[in-house]
Amino acid sequence: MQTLTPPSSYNLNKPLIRTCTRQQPNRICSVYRSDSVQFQNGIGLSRADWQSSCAILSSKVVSQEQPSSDKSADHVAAVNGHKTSIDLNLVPIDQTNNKPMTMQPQKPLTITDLSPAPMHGSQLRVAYQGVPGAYSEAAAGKAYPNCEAIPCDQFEVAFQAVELWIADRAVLPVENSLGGSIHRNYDLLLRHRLHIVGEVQLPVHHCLLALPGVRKEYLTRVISHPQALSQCELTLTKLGLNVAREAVDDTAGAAEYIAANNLRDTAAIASARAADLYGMQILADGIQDDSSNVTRFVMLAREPIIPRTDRPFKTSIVFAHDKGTSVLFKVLSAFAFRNISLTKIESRPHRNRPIRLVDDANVGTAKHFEYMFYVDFEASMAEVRAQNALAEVQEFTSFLRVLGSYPMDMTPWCPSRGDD
Ligand SMILES: O=C(O)C(=O)C[C@]1(C(=O)O)C=C[C@@H](O)C=C1
Repeated sequence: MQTLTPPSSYNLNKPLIRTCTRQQPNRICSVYRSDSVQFQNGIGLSRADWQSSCAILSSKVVSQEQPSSDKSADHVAAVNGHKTSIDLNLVPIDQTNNKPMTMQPQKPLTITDLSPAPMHGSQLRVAYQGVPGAYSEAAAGKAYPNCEAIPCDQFEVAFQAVELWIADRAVLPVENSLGGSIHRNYDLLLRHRLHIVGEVQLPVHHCLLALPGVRKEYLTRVISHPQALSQCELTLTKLGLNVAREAVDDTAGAAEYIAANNLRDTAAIASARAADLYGMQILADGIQDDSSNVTRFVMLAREPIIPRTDRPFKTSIVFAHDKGTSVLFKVLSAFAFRNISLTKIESRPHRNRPIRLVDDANVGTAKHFEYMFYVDFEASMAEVRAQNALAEVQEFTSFLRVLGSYPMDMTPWCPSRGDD
């Protein structure tokens, strides 16, 4: 089979073909470029070639996928998207030395599978949602210093960029200490087949930005990413800014939009770096409602990493059960009995079966909402206690998928000033 070598680099200053309506240069809106691209062997491809290559790759990705991970949630247990009736044995134990082998090998290992994950991120192409100056770009830099950060129009596009080999990793926000979970990304994690291979926690330091010369009194609206607006709500009110709030795709995009349209009545909530990049002045600095404002990002890759036990690891799973919340206590006790701490639990609507009806001839019909449960726990899938816990979880659930087992972000705590 002919292997398509992914493009070695992109010049992000060149406009990209876009399918979106808003004019936002320098980011991926679709999965192809307007100009010809250079592949590693130096052969230039026309736009049509590149589009058809992407289409071929795309159809392969789609055909390899199960119809939908949450579709398989009925009746048959599923692990990592594969329906199974056999016991969960995510990490086989080598009988000769009683040590865990690798996690769920689905194809023969090659030498590249065994090489350690790059530590410095150099030459890694990392997709993020937003434009330069967005916090997601800073998270990509923290996760993979010296990487090539690739701006994407939407979260969905960042997933596709990795699936189609345009990027090696995607970095996505999943939760913020003030604003809470970014639900869209939980849903996308389930819809796509990428693996969580790491996490970074980024202190987020927001500024109020306006065009040079603009004063607070001139403002009639503040625009930003909905998370940023919610993280600064109280402070905006304290600043006397009882003006309209408007949600846009990302913080830096808000600054770019104001600058591009010369809007003198509008301010953006964004990073100091966005102010530099788009020629804005900082009207107020550190406007998040709490100085310990941290966003947690996860890094996604096409392949999982091999879990280890020589440093703290976290594992993320998602599960569902035909009887919904009634089994939740039993599932969580599988972790409690093994002294495994949970760091996060999130529920999302079960898209394929949102309502469960329970009929009682005497009293009528109870309508229960159905959920997918996302749990992060502090253990590596290379640990026997984690494997046993998941084997037990599988007994109580009709659908179970391991989203990834990855090193925890253990960087020292410094909430006062963000990496922006
Ligand atoms: O808009 C950005 O700058 C982003 O990177 C997105 C995002 C988010 O989705 O939560 C990331 C970090 C901050 O919490 C605010 C916004």
